[in-house]
Amino acid sequence: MGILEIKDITLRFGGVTALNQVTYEVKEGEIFSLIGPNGAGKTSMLNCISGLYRPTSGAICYKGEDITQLKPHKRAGMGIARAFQNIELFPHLSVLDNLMLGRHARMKTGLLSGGFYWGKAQKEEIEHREKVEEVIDFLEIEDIRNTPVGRLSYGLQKRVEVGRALALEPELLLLDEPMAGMNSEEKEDMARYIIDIHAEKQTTIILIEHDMRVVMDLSDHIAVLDFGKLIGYGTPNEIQNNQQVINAYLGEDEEQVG
Ligand SMILES: Nc1ncnc2c1ncn2[C@@H]1O[C@H](COP(=O)(O)OP(=O)(O)OP(=O)(O)O)[C@@H](O)[C@H]1O
Repeated sequence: MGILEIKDITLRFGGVTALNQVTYEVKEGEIFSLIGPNGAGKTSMLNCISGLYRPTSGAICYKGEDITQLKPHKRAGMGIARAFQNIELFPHLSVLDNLMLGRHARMKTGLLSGGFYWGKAQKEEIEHREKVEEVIDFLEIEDIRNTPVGRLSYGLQKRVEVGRALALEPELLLLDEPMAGMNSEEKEDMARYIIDIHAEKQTTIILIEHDMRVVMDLSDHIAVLDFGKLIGYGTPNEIQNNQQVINAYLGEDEEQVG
């Protein structure tokens, strides 16, 4: 049984079928990539997994539990964290504060109850800060910890966006095009962080990425979507030799694959 089971998911928006009877599973501890042409349904699939979208039909099971009807914050509390394609940080807040907010779903003492149970809240706050400091060390962003996020370069903002998701200590990390818009040096750094997150924390990772070199190097398994349908599933080697996938997607940027 996989850590995540996608069972016959269909998602419709009016006349548009964004996902059409998609079934696959993600194994615990693997790096799993979702690929496919623009508009194929990749982000919609992540939205269904994180709870932002409710599928029209089908079910999503996480660690054997049906989470299809659960709200996003419940799923976050269960260890599912998401880094967004379009950065979802608070630009006026510091890196540290953004990461603390990212940890919110793990916090037991709310802001209000904190006032009543000051001792407990303070202890919890210290623990959360320690976890966030670990993320800051891990992503090598110590020197910008107090900088408002809006003042950082795009590449650094993308790194902080991943940090915000990591602050949750996820068991399942959803990364939506974490390298989009980056220069080659920043991309290399991001690939290294993804490999390190996976190796050091055994985090299961679902990655959406258009750079096929990155996808083929990093992934244990790949699922290919086209017009909302799953047209391929397998190891990088199987996917590169899948004629339907080559016709629909890989053929168009073959030079990136080798
Ligand atoms: N909230 C929405 N309302 C209406 N249509 C939507 C919505 N979200 C996605 N869609 C449609 O669903 C289809 C799949 O879009 P989606 O963004 O999931 O594709 P994608 O594979 O992530 O594309 P890209 O690589 O360009 O990010 C598209 O036709 C899109 O217009």
